[in-house]
Amino acid sequence: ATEIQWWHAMSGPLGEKLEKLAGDFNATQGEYRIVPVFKGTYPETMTGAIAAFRAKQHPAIVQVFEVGTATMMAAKGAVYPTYKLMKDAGEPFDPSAYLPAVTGYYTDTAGNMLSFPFNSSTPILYVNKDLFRKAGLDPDSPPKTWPDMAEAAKKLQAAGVPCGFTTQWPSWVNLENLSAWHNVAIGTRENGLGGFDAALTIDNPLTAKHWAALAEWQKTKIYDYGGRQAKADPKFFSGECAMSIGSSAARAGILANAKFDLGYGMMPYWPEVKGAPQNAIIGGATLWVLTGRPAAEYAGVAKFFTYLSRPEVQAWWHQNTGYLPITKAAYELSRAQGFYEKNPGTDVSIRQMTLNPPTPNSKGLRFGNFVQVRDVIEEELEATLAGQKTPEAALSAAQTRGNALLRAFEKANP
Ligand SMILES: O=P(O)(O)OC[C@H](O)CO
Repeated sequence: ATEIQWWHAMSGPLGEKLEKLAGDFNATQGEYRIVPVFKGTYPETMTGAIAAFRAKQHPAIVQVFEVGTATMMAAKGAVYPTYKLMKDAGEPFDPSAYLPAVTGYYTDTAGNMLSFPFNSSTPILYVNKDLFRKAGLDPDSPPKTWPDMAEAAKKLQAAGVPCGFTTQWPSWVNLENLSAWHNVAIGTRENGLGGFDAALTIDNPLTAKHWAALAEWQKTKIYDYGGRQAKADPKFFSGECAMSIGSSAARAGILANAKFDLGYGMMPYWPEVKGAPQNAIIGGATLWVLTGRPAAEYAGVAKFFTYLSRPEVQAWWHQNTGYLPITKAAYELSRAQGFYEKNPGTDVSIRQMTLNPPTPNSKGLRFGNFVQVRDVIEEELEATLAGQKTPEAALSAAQTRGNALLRAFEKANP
């Protein structure tokens, strides 16, 4: 069989589920064999694939997180666009089968889908219901607003819980989704979706207010910072923090690692902001096909993508990971199967995405060099939480440093 390498960044239970998808596809036919290769974190997988491409040692398929989208789109000669791959291979592919919130992210200005939607997520609130009961809080009504979060945290702490809440993916949760959720722009040109000449507008009162609250709460561990990416997970798994805001796909890891009754809620919002909550934006990753592999591999990749598009495969992946059902058919199937009734709260991610029709501020984002921009934002947030900078100074610095990265990208990709 023709072997096709699939580089990915899924570890733990998510990695096991991904391997099952590959194995199941391989079992359906004998011509192609998908070989998943774990390459580390999202940034590591992406930089690894770029370096491998230069050395002509790259795989046919690489999983790239949403912040790498602009970089991949700009790498024109290196990418075999998904819409073209499917057409060349004569495989059926209907972009309108996918949720608009997903396709919008990965479609070029001509309306062509450049990568294959695979694992889209959105941040949600997780609560440890056992600790809520212990603190005399209603485990079935998670906090709705940020002031509610602080109140609940204080009650939890009075009952002996060390920390109220933590967050995964600090910039994604506390800046990118925060802004969409409150219908506030983080950049010009519709958050960069309109062109690489966009500028960041993250130095704004909403984010300053939110970061100031986090810094204040950090002092007493109402909020406790747990690091970048998913590094905060152990604080929630162990019961040190009673709540966490993280990817909807954190569910797989929580269910596998934590021994408590798990509840779900929407992301909190600031009640004084009119129109909030608006709608959430996606994260997670898509599959990019790289050029320069033997032709036979691409025929196999197209067949694999067709397999991954099947409603039952999509529904299985969604139900077992917490990633969004990215096709309408997968959502309908999950509903018909009674999945949401049997697992109350697992539809929070979908409800957040569809809460209101997206505005130019809440469709998503696409900025050049955003992997590096996110590092800058998180560095500045960390300085705020450590009390070294005011939120205003940190956001102003993040905006200036971030815009320099955006301009460098624009110059390199005219
Ligand atoms: O943990 P994931 O896969 O849902 O991804 C979260 C963030 O969007 C990564 O940028």
